[in-house]
Amino acid sequence: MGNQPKRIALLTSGGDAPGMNAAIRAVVLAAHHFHIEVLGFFHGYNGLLENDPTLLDLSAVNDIIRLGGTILKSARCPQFQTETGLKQAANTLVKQHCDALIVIGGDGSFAGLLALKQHWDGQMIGIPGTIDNDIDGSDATIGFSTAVNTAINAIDKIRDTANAFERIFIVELMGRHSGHITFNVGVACAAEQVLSFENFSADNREQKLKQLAQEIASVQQTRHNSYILVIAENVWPGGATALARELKETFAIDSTACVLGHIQRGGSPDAKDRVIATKMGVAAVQALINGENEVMIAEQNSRMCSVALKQAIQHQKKINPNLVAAHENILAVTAQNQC
Ligand SMILES: Nc1ncnc2c1ncn2[C@@H]1O[C@H](COP(=O)(O)OP(=O)(O)O)[C@@H](O)[C@H]1O
Ligand SMILES: O=P(O)(O)OC[C@H]1O[C@](O)(COP(=O)(O)O)[C@@H](O)[C@@H]1O
Repeated sequence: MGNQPKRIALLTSGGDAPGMNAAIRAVVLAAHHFHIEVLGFFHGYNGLLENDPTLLDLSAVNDIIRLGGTILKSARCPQFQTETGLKQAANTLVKQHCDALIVIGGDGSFAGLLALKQHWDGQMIGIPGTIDNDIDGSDATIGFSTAVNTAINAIDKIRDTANAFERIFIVELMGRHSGHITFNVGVACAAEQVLSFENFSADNREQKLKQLAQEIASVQQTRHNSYILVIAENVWPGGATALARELKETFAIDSTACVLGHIQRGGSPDAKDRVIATKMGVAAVQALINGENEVMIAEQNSRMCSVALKQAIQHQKKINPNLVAAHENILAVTAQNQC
C-alpha cells in the first residue's frame, strides 16, 4: 500500500463506446475511496499534448453512468504516434505529478500506451472500451452489448417494412476488422444471410453474388417474404451500396442498402455495459494499488482479471465458431426453407 499512486491520469481514446462514462465514474469513485486524485485529460491522447486537464471530483461524475459518449471527449491523435508527441505526452505526465495512467479505449489506444512506455515509467492500465469487441483476453468490451442491442432494434424496425413490401434489405454494420457485431446481430435478428470476415473473402465475390441471387429468388418465389442480409463494414468492396448495385446490374434484383453507421456507437449504455464498465473501473484502481503495470483489465468467465497489454492487441479473438457454424448450417438454411 505504501507505493500506491497518488495521482492518476485518466483519458478515453479511439471510438467512443456506451459505458465509457460508467467506467470513468467507477475509476473516480474507487480512487476517491483510496484517497487517490484523478486528473481527467480531454480528447484522447491529444489531452496529454494539450496539458489542460481537470481534477475529477465526485461531483464531476455524478449522474453520468447513464450517458453515452464520454465526458472526457475522445479522439484519434496521429501526433501521439511520433517520437516528439510521445515525449511531449510523457513531459505532461511528469509535470502534472501523475504516477499512473488509465486509458479507456481499444487496441490502438493500448498500442499507444506501449509506445509511451519508452518515454515514461509510471504505471499504465488499459480498460477495453470499444463497440467492436475485438480485444484479446476479455470476453467482452465496454459498449459491445449496447451496440448489438441498438442494431437489433434498428433491424427489427427495418424488418417491418421489409415484410410489408416483401423487400430485400442489405444492412451494413460496424466493426472494421471483426465480425463480432455482425454475427451476433445477424443471429439475433434472424437475418437470412450474414456476411463477415469469418465466412467471406472478396476472392469469392462472384460466386457469393450468384449464391445470394439464388437464395433471394428462392425466398421470394416460395415464401413471398422479406430477405435481410447483414454485412460487416469493409467486407464487400464498396460496402452495402455496391453490393445492392451489383445485385441489380447482374441479376436485376432490387434491394435497399442501409448503413447503420454511428447510430451503433451512441445512446445510453445497457445494463450489461454499465455493470462491466463499473467492475472494470474499480478493478483498474485495485490493479494500480496492487502494483500492476502494462496490463488491461479483462473479464473472463464473469471474473475480473489482468491481461498483458501486449497480449490484448494480438487480434486473435475469434467469433465463437459455434455461432458461425449454427448460422451457416442450421439457422439460415432452416429459415429459408420454411414455406
Ligand atoms: N502504434 C501506436 N503508437 C502510438 N499511438 C498509437 C498507436 N496506435 C494507436 N495509437 C493512438 O491511439 C489512438 C486510438 O487508436 P485507434 O486505433 O484509432 O482507436 P482504438 O483505440 O479504439 O482502437 C490513435 O489515434 C493514436 O493516438
Ligand atoms: O468514427 P470513425 O472514426 O469513422 O471510426 C469508425 C470505426 O470506429 C468503430 O466504431 C469503433 O472502432 P474502435 O473502437 O477500434 O475505434 C468501428 O466499428 C468503426 O469501423
